[in-house]
Amino acid sequence: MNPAARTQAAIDLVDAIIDAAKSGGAAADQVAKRFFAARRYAGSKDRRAIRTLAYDAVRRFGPVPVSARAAIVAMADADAALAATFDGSSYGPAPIAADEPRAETGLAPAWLVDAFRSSELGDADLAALLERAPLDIRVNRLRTDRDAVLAELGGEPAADLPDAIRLPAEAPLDQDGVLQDGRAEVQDFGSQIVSLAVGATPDGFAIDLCAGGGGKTLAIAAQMAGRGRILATDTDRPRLSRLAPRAARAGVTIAEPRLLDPGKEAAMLSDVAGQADWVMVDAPCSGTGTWRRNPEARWRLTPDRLDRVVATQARLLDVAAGLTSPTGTITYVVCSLLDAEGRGQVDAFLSRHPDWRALPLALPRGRVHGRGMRLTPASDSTDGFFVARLGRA
Ligand SMILES: C[S@@+](CC[C@H](N)C(=O)[O-])C[C@H]1O[C@@H](n2cnc3c(N)ncnc32)[C@H](O)[C@@H]1O
Repeated sequence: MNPAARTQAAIDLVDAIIDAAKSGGAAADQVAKRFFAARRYAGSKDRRAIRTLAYDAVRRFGPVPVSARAAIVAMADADAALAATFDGSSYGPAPIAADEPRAETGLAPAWLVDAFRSSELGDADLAALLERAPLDIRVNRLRTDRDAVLAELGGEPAADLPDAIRLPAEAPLDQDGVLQDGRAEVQDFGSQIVSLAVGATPDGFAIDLCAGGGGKTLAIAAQMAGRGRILATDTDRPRLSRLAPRAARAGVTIAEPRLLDPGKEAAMLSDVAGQADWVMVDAPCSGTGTWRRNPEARWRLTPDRLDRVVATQARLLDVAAGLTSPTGTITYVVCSLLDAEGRGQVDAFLSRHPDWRALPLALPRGRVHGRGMRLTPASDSTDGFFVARLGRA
């Protein structure tokens, strides 16, 4: 493919990402996968160039661009080499007209930037939300130890996290390697830190209420040295179904998946009401803390979607309160930096439940924020998280 054809392909890919974001469709990575599967003629260098240009465009434009062409034309205004590819050749984009629309650059739609500012995020925090994310792994101590994995994969061990390694972004994820046989899991340092907040110990009973594919379930199982019981629940069947094979690979035998119907969580967990030592609520959220990985997620979020997710979080916290034993704790986590989902959510829970209080947290990274702690890409080199630990007063 010549440079002009690559530019047109990047425009087509960004259009597909915009369409998916607007219609609540697949994430950008999935869209890109399908896009290239349908274009086998694109070689690996073509794919890399197209992907880089498309993702640069997604990162650069906060408000949803009117079109991908408007986004890439705006980039071409400051990049002569890119502008030269708008040459009207058979597979290339049409020449740029002086008066054609340009997309608006920026971090995010204005309402979201306002919400970040009132959540006490400064310019450096905001800029770091869209940097490229590193590739982090958690070594599964049920299977191996960190030195053995370092010897095999290389990478930088985290000084403050016993099982964490940061790999070079371009690290080959070998099909037969430690990531495929359960000796390690891809997991951001932030996810590893918030899992530590649970403070689980062997032989107890944990409920991972929003377990998804089980990333944190497996981290909690390792804390429990593989002994005790973890009930891993979720309302999303495809996600939850990934847990069993992952647990088998990881040598985790104590995780028991249970699919829930939305709105009926408490009824479907009545057999374990009041019994859990630890309830993890890794709640569904806007995901503003993971934009480094899914920059197009900010095109999906609307005030309405945010309100809906905030209502679900509040409901799940109430469900969690009914599941804990009298001495049990709730660990509430969101991968978002908006106070409506973090600090505000915990304040609201504590006013609904005056018999509960926030417990102190001792985590290797993060700063106190309201009655919990916050981790940010800028300060902690992690995805963005809010975490709080709650117990009965
Ligand atoms: C942040 S993700 C969890 C990620 C997972 N804990 C991990 O570490 O990989 C939030 C999860 O909440 C689930 N969820 C949404 N509504 C729910 C509900 N009413 N009850 C339980 N889980 C729910 C979603 O399906 C999603 O898997």
